[in-house]
Amino acid sequence: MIVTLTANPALDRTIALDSALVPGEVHRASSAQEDAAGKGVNVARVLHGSAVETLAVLPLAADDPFAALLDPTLAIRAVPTTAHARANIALTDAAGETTKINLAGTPLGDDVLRALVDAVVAASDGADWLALCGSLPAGAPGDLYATVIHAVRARVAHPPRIAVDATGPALETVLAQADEIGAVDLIKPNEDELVQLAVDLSAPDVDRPALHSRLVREVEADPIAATARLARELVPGTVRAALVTLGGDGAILVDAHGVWHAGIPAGVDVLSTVGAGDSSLAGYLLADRAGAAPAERLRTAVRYGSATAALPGTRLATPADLPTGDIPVRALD
Ligand SMILES: O=P(O)(O)OC[C@@]1(O)O[C@H](CO)[C@@H](O)[C@@H]1O
Repeated sequence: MIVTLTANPALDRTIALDSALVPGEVHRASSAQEDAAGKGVNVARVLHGSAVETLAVLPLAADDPFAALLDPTLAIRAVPTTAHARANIALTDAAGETTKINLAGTPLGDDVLRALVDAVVAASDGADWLALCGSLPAGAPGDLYATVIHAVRARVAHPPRIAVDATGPALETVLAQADEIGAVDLIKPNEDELVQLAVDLSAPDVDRPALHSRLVREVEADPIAATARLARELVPGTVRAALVTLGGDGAILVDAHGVWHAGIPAGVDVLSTVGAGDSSLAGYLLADRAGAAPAERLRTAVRYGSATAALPGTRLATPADLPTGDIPVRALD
């Protein structure tokens, strides 16, 4: 069983253009779609589509149109709230570019936040993994995920391994509090998020804008080596493993035993990158649950991420969508 938490779910509205997106111009949409989404919901949707037992925990109002868009066969634990999920916009153009506009989301009351933590604790006992995914709702304490991790590890008899896919304070506090709450088992940043994390965790006397510019230049020059270097600074002391997604450059996996890089399969036409990172995380988790070795976990992550990138809107990969082409994986020094 894999439990996911989506503290800030999103009704994803995707508008497909058959021309290039030009700021300031009028465009005609070639199609539009809506999906009940948000990072943890997406991870659960992919797992469910691959017949892996999963439970998605999220705040959900009874009258929210989001509910009607959810697959009724997806197991969810809905924490009652009056706040509707935000509507996030994605514009996808003919060149395969995705432009995303994410809203902050309606604030949740302290009672709802407490109920979310309790729901995750109740769902987690005996689970293989708990994945804490996405941004926090507006006004929520920045250390909400650290609070969840502490509660799960303190109150659950058989706590699951924990993956975090988040940015900013939600992620930084989890890592900064590793001494008190323990190291998390997996983080899944992309290259920009990993750079930002390195900056956020740097010593107070560091010139942060200068560090940020230098790291961005290093990642642009050699994404694989530079992100491997940054991830190695965190693994295995602060986090046990890092799956870093690199878009067209594939992904790397760093754990206590090594570093691996996977390229992307040939012949994938990118339609919408929305949900590709969530699908990579789901692929990694389902391969891990099946007992796969690190290289195969990484390969499965890239296979799921690439498959989702070839689908429109926030449609997510199922086994039938997976590319069959070779995904080369090599160990890095
Ligand atoms: O604002 P967040 O929570 O960071 O991201 C939300 C979001 O962009 O993540 C998913 C794709 O990963 C989408 O379904 C959703 O709109």
